[in-house]
Amino acid sequence: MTSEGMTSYSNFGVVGGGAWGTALAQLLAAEGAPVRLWAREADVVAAINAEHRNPIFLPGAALSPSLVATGDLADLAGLDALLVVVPVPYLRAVLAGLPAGDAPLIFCSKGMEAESFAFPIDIARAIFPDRPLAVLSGPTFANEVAAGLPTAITLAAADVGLADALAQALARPHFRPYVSTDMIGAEIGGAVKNILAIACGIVDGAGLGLNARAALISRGFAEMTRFGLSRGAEAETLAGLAGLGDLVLTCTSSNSRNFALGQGLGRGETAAALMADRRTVAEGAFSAPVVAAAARAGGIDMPITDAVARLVAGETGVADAVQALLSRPLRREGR
Ligand SMILES: NC(=O)c1ccc[n+]([C@@H]2O[C@H](COP(=O)([O-])OP(=O)(O)OC[C@H]3O[C@@H](n4cnc5c(N)ncnc54)[C@H](O)[C@@H]3O)[C@@H](O)[C@H]2O)c1
Ligand SMILES: O=P(O)(O)OC[C@H](O)CO
Repeated sequence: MTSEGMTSYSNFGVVGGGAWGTALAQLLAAEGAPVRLWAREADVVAAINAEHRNPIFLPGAALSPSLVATGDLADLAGLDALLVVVPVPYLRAVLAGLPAGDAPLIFCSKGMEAESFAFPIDIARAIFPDRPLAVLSGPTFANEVAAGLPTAITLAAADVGLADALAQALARPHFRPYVSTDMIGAEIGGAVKNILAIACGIVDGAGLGLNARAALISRGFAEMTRFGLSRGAEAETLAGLAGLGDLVLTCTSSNSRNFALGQGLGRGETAAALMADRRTVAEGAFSAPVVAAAARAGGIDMPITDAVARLVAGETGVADAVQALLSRPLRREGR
């Protein structure tokens, strides 16, 4: 406890050694604090411990020697809090292997699980009904956070005291969490922006121009808002860092894997070819069919998301998808 009575968290673990898990671990370990990171790949564990680098997922970043990697989830027992940074399709299996405990779990992945239509928090609640949960999401390219560039992010937990304490523990001079109690809003913002980043990449790759991209960002945000509000998200969260902020970041930069995947699709390459043999994720490709199906089931109109899902599945081509979007009946802007 701090002098103000707030619980303090100092010993962090990170579940997942991809780009974002490694960057968050480095953020926390930069000043020499001990951080333990679980990575699935033996070559990632070996490189972090021997060379203080993660050449597979975060090349170029020098890591602190106080960041120690392990391939055994049991080594995360007894820590104060765990940041969970596993792509959503693999999340349930990894969570099932976590050691028991009551340390808060902070979810940093951006997606929705196939078939269950579950977000990370829903998956976690089913496995750990009594564990404190939080969501960390926003416009955050991993390489920039690892390099210490200024970044702001949403930290949401149902218990505002927990959110405040975690924000305090994670904040650094260049890393600024904004507190919220709207976990579902933060999760929906991150999951839907990945899909819209693919759409904007497609527009870029197909040479459809900047007007079209601005239209997609704006109408995509309307889709995110409709879907979010239908699931209990707050409009303020969707208009904040985890929603609009991240949408703007990833819809305007080929540093985004989702945008880059879209660029390839826009140039006429297939999703299968673009995703073959890659070790990194473009989560929007996983989530697009899931969010599209969830929206259909809930009667929510998400034509851009639906088009991305069909393009990724190879069910339509870029020209036909654009034509279908442009030929929709005219409507009032607020709908
Ligand atoms: N990279 C970023 O800048 C960034 C920023 C914010 C959020 N995110 C989100 O963080 C999550 C992780 O992305 P990333 O960029 O760290 O990953 P990454 O693309 O760098 O690496 C892929 C990750 O997937 C894991 N993986 C692959 N197959 C797996 C399996 N069968 N079981 C378990 N894990 C498996 C790998 O171990 C690796 O950690 C995603 O939801 C992403 O949207 C990423
Ligand atoms: O590279 P992307 O498209 O997965 O985006 C990374 C982060 O989500 C940006 O906030």
